[in-house]
Amino acid sequence: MKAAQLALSGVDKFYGPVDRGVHAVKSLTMQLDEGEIVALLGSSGCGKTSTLRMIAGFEAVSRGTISVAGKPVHELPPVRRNVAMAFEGYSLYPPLTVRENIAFALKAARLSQAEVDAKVNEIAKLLEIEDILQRYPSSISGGQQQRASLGRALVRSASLHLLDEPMGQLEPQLRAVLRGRIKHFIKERGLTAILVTHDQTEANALADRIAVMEGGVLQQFDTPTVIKEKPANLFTGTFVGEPPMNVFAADATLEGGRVRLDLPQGVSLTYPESEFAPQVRDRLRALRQVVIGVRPYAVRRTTDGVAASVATNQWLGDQTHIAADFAGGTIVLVEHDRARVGIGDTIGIGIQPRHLHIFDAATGEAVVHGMELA
Ligand SMILES: Nc1ncnc2c1ncn2[C@@H]1O[C@H](COP(=O)(O)OP(=O)(O)OP(=O)(O)O)[C@@H](O)[C@H]1O
Repeated sequence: MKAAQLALSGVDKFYGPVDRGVHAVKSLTMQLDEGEIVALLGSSGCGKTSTLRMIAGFEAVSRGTISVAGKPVHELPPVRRNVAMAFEGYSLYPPLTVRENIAFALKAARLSQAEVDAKVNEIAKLLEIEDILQRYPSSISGGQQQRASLGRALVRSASLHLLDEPMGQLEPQLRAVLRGRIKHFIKERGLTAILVTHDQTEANALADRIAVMEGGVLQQFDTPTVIKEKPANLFTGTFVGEPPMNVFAADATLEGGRVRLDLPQGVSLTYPESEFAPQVRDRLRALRQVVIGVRPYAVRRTTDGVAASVATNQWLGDQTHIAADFAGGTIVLVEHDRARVGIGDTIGIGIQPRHLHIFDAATGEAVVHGMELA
């Protein structure tokens, strides 16, 4: 079997003494194939940057191993890992122009001047920084510095490219354009890349697979589609997706040929038992205490649905977001057309079983997606 391009095995990071300091990354095991783009996605402080810096060699690994292109690197200094990194804080060399910054590693790799020029010009065009190549880092904006840093990392030939919040400083329009170009650039050259981001749109657009992290723990590592359609647990389910998944505690019972989900404040959702696979019914019977989740775009207004009182109705130019008081909380619905409902109106909420996600209330682990076992 081909070795992974990057393999982390049981990696822990403690800031301060092992087992007593801040436990930033917990027993992280993951592998990237050659040519793959992976996004580390998570909220602030979840351990993304610590992970990236351990791979690059700027932070020591407290426990575990890291291999790049089949070779253990976790005890090597950064320069010997053959890893190119674009830093969130840019870290351009101040005495060098943008052109010289981008060209630096290429010259060190003894490429001819013509090759260096061609590569620098190509990446500068892609990142729209051609007009600032002669300027010094101190005289350009944060967004321009960020693109220069990204260019410097992308032009290098390396076993692995690490991109830390590579477009955090750019305005949305430019970000959207660059995302597509950068992905094309990486794919065309077969580079292997990890990017750190807290922006799920960026992760979805760029990555082949997304590693969702929380509290230093890898929650799920899969394609954007699987993560959206089959979240492994309540954290991933509610973290990924915009607006977030609606969730409600529920008591599941099966009687009289029906599956009944009792939500707070006397709200009940009932479905014919036959809608669910037999294994799902067995699991629900055994669990009873669950959390149900439904994505806002899957909630429907129906005349025979459960009554809910409209709290807000916002038209966002291309879709409507309705929030309604439901089961002691709020349920959010997304509709594509402008909805003519006012605050205080009663609407009927319909949730089809194929759109239900059911989680174990005790552990948060997913139990059911649609009508099948998770
Ligand atoms: N040098 C340090 N000393 C002590 N604790 C640190 C240090 N660097 C990071 N931490 C802690 O480790 C945890 C993970 O931080 P890390 O920077 O890896 O998270 P992150 O997901 O990249 O966050 P962000 O998106 O805000 O950059 C946090 O609790 C953070 O406070």
